[in-house]
This record gives sequence, C-alpha cells and structure tokens, in this order.
Amino acid sequence: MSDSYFDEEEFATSQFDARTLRRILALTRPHWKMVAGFLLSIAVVATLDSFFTYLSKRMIDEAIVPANPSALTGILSIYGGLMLVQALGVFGFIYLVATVGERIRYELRQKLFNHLQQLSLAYYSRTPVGWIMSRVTSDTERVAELVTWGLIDTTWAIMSIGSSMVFMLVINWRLALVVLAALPILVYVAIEFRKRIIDQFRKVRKLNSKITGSLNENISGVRVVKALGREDANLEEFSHLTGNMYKAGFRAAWLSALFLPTVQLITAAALGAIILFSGTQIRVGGLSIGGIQAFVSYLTFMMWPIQDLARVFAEMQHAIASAERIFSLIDSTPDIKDQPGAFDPGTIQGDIVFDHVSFSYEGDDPVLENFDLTIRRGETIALVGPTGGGKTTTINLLCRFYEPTAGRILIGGHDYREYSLQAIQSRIGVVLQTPHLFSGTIRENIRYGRLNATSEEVEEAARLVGAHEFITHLDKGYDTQVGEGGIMLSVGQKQLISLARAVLANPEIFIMDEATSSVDTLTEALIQQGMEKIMRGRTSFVIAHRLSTIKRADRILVIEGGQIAEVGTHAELLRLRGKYYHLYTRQFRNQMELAYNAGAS
Ligand SMILES: Nc1ncnc2c1ncn2[C@@H]1O[C@H](COP(=O)(O)OP(=O)(O)OP(=O)(O)O)[C@@H](O)[C@H]1O
Repeated sequence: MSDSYFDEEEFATSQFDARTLRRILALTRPHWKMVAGFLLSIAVVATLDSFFTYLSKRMIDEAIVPANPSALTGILSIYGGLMLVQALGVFGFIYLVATVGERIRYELRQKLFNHLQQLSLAYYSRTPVGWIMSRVTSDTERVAELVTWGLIDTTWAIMSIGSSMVFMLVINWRLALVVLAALPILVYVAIEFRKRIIDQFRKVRKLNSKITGSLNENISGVRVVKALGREDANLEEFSHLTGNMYKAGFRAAWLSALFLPTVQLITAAALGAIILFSGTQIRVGGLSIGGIQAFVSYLTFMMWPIQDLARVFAEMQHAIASAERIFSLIDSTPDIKDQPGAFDPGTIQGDIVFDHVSFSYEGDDPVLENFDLTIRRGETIALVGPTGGGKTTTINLLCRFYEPTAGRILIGGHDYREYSLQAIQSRIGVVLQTPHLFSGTIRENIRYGRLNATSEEVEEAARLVGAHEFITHLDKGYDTQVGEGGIMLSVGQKQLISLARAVLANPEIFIMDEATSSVDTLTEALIQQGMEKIMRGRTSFVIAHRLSTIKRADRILVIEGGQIAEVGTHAELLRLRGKYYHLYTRQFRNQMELAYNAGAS
C-alpha cells in the first residue's frame, strides 16, 4: 500500500473561516421559515427547562416549606400547562430540523451530482473516485448536520445557559456571579477535551478506511500476494496500521474517560463555593432552601449545554472543511465547455479533419504532435499501433472529451469547437473495450442508448447486432439483471449489449475499442457482424485488435509515438513492408494462421 492513498480526512483548513460559514448558512435561506420555526421551538424548550427549576424553587419555598396546598395546586397546574407547551415545542423542532436536514442533503447532492455530470473527463482522471464519493456522501452529511442539529444544539445551549443565568440572577445575583466565573473555565475545558477526542476518533476512522483498503487489496489480489511471496511484508504493513489504530483508539478512550470527571470536578468546585457562600447568605437571610436547591440544579444541569456547545464548536471546524471541499467541487469549472455562440448544426456527418493537431494531457509532454488526417464521410478507419502510441487519445479528441492544445479538428468544414458539446457527443456512439453496463436489466441497459425507445425497438436493435439469441436463452431474457457493472455477463456479451445500445442511439459517428480479452469464436463472429451492421454508411473508428476487423477497414492508421506512422489499406501497407508489416507479422499472423487452420479442418 502506498502513501499516495487518498487521504480523505485531510482538511483544507484548520482556521475558522467566516466566509465559508456564511456560505454554509446560506444553504438554509430557502428554508428560512422552517429554520426560524425550529430555532424558536428550541428556544422555548430551553427557556421552559430553566423555568421549571425556578418553579421547583417556588414550590419548595411557597408551598412545601410553609405547607400551603392551594399554592402547590396552583404551581403544579402551571407546571402541567407548560409541560404541554414544551412537548409541542420538542415535537416541532424535531420535525422541522429533520425536514430541513433532508432538504439540504437532497439539494446539495443534486447540485453536486448535476455538476459532476458537467465536468470533463480530465477532472475524473486527476481526481480519485473515493474523493468524489466522499464529497457527495459524508461531506454533505456533515454540512447538513451542522446547519440543523448544530444550530439546534447551539441555540439550546445558549438559551439554556442564558435563561438559567437570568433566573439565578433573579434568585441571588451574588451567587449568580460565582457561577458566571466558573462558566468560562468549564467551556474552555470542554472545548479543549472535545477537540482532542474528535481528532483521535478521526484518526481511528481514517486508519480504519486504510485497513479496509489494505484488506480489500490483499484479498482480491491474493494470487499475486502468494505468487510473489509478499505475505510477511504485507503482514508487517498491516500490523503497522492496526498498531496505529490501537494507539489512536486507546487515546480516544482515555480522553473520553477523563473528560466527564474533569467537568464534574470543576462543577463540584463551583458547587462547593456556592454552598459555602450560600451558608453565609442563609444566615443573613439572603437565600432560601429552595434557592440553594435551584442553584445546585442550575449548575449541575449546565454541564450538558456546555458539553453540547463544545462538541458543536469542535465539530464545526471539520464541517467547515467539508463544506470547503464541497464548494471547491461546485465551483470547479469544466475544462471543456461550450464556447460563446456554440450551435447545433443538426448533423455532424461530413469529412473529419485533424489539422496539425497536438495534444498533451499534462504540461509540456505532447502525446500527439502535429497530427494531420482527413477522414471522408462514411469511411471505416482501423487504428492500430503499439501500446501507449496514442490511439485512445485520438478517439478522446474526436469525441471532444479533450480538445487539441494546438491545431484544430474540423467536422463538416467547421472547427468542432464552434459546435455545442451536446451536438457532437449526442451523435457519437462509443463502445468501449470493457463496456460499462449499469445495474439493472438488459432491456434497461440497451434502452440507455435512447430512453424513449419501445421494447420492440430494443429487441430489434439486439437482433440487428446478433445479441437477441443469447439474451433469450437467459432465464429471464431481456429482464435479466446484469449486476453491478454487468458482472453477471461475459465481456463478449457486454460488447454485444453495448452494440445494441449504440444501434438504438443511431449515432452518426461510431467508435469502437475492440475487446482484447479472448471472446469465444461464436460471440466474436456475432460481434463482427454486429459491428459491420452499425458501421454501414457511418463514419467509424475502431481501435482494432482483430485481423478480420483491420482487413475490412477502408484505411488502417498505424499510430506510434503520437504520430501517424503509416496509412493505407491492408494490402498497401503489407506491400510497404514497414511498421504495419512488422506489426502484422508479429501480432496478427498467428490469428491469420489460426483462422486458416480452423477453416481448413
Ligand atoms: N488521462 C491521462 N493523463 C495523462 N496521460 C495519459 C492519460 N491517458 C493516456 N495518457 C498517456 O498518453 C499516451 C498515449 O496513451 P493512449 O491511451 O492514447 O495510447 P493507446 O495507443 O490507446 O494505448 P493502448 O493500446 O495501450 O490502449 C500514453 O503515454 C499514456 O500514458
């Protein structure tokens, strides 16, 4: 396992960032009525909590000590009435906060997903999938929690502490000042503890995801591990990780154990001071029994809002970092986007010209250099060449997943940057080497090519590419679930489904990256036929690995080192006795001989 492993818990900032906080709070703006509702409810609940303690004091002093039953009934009925109000308040804030939380989660995820769909391929090649997934899942969760429960806890804590202080001041202002002196110490200690505990828990979580990754790699790559005798080295790496996790977990447990007793000790010290002070107050007649009891209750109770406040404050830093990452994703602009005045020409049929095209993925390291090529409308081009030569890059540029760094690509006589991305990409059909199927049925996967296609059209497309036969032989036919990424099907079957999908989409330009993995002869023949049917009358590009495909192409392009090394038909290029000839004799002659022998036997 390498250190390049993506560090999902890396924080963009450890500083309190008011601008980001304002932007986070702005997420609640569309729901301000509900937010105001839950803040008001929680304020009422918190104030009533403190008032109940005050009522208890009055009950002791005015009803129980003087044995006054009518006062007791009066106070109890106020108590009961207010309890009802409080129950309503609790219902209100839980309902509202849950609703607002869900809406904010929903809106953020929608926004992120929508934005992700706009981003260019380059973004995906430089950003780890795990990072993007965390933004849409855990980061949105953390931000939604902050603007809902975070706001609730803060309001509750402030209102509880504030109203308790008011009632304490009413009962005895001198003693209230003693409590006021203890408050900052309590808050400070609580925040410091919380920060440290949260940091340790985060460490545990981060290490846990590394351990899961390591387990995953070692289990799925068990053959390689065994073949290379890496068991001991892997165990050492694994022990290092679990050892660190143990240490972090131990520290978190230790801090958690220390936290509550420390807060309790400080509270006890304050209580001691109050009792000592109140002893003298009673003597001078300044404080009743109920008063002392109320002070003790207020102070003991205050531990909870203080702890809540500390937790929100400590977590806020992480929620702000989460929000920063979300906003950085939302603010990132696609590398490839429509230029001003981009239009849809209605069709992209026409000659395609690569005019002095150069391209580099990163910096000054050109992958294609001064690439010149004209493809006539309806031609079938086979791209061949050594690995890393630039075949996929040529296709990526043609699909406008990337744009040339120099030179231009013309379609139908226009620089394709004059067209809208939608105009180009909706008219190009691509079948990848390892075709991607989405979880769902075969029918849904084919229909992905044209969402409004009827079931008959789906089956017609499958028939045309020769996929119908194998599909109907499956237990549930077109309604067979393909599993995540099409795991239940072979590569050949996936290609056939992708071909059917491409037929249904009826593209004007067809691009295919042939499968390199072995496909049985029958499926291969079906794929060949399917390809031919799609290619008929369409400009087509095939990154070809099979001799039969190459031979059928109108022209073969040998791409090597980012340049067109040779162009021509199979016969022409063989006569040339150049690069193609060598490639053919090394790579394809076996296929040729195999085919020949199979035909002869
Ligand atoms: N997303 C990327 N970022 C940076 N470099 C890349 C990227 N994709 C490809 N390259 C580099 O560009 C060069 C050409 O790659 P390309 O995939 O076009 O070759 P290819 O001819 O299709 O190879 P293969 O037959 O192995 O698929 C290679 O050196 C490769 O490392």
